[in-house]
Amino acid sequence: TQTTRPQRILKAVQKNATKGDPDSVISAIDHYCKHSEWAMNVGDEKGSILDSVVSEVNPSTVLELGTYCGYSAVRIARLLSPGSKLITVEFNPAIAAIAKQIIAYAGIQDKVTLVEGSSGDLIPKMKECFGITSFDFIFLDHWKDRYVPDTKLLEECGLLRKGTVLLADNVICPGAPEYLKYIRNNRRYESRYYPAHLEYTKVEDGLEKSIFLG
Ligand SMILES: C[C@H](C[C@H]1O[C@@H](n2cnc3c(N)ncnc32)[C@H](O)[C@@H]1O)NC(=O)c1cc(-c2ccc(F)cc2)cc(O)c1O
Ligand SMILES: [Mg+2]
Repeated sequence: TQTTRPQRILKAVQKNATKGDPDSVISAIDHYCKHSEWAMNVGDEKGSILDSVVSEVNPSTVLELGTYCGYSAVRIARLLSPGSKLITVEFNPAIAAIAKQIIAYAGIQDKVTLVEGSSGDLIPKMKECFGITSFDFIFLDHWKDRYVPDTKLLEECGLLRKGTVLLADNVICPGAPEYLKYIRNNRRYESRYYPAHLEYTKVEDGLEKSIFLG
């Protein structure tokens, strides 16, 4: 019977990566997606930009929207200081089940809480369920038309603080034009665009980094 793409990515990790070694998990996924089949991980080029922003912020509390197979969750969590936490939200249960296994294989499961459900339902529950007062860093990588409503929801739920950094994937491809319009014309945010390419391709894409000014 036919396997799914996330299942094939997990198999590639189990075959080619070293258990407990996050960098080998990242390399195994990138190699598979470059040479076997494309998949919508943030990838190595944008992933290096993600790494540099995470290292600069050194966040204690991180929210990721749109886990997919856990590639960016592994990238982020491997850079977090002891005691820091990443909460990652994935809507699709079958995909979440794969992501859980990839995160565990990388050995960084103690830093990551994977929550199944939709961002719109879960963001209002972050304070009560996870004891979060505010997030230091947020990675937006879910449905591109949810970037604006979920950013507004994060504001309304008091989950942003002066200096919170938002980093949005795919602002060019598939594109998040409403998000760029919202965040770049909003005096409560200071934004900067990092040009790159769609993962594993030569197609233009990039990341938008925005600092909440309070
Ligand atoms: C949206 C997906 C990523 C995951 O997000 C979960 N999700 C959704 N909405 C919610 C929610 N509201 N709450 C929680 N999770 C949620 C979902 O189930 C996917 O697993 N990402 C993409 O679609 C994506 C697509 C492309 C892409 C680019 C060029 C092409 F020709 C084709 C595809 C590139 C990328 O880099 C992406 O990131
Ligand atoms: Mg993406």
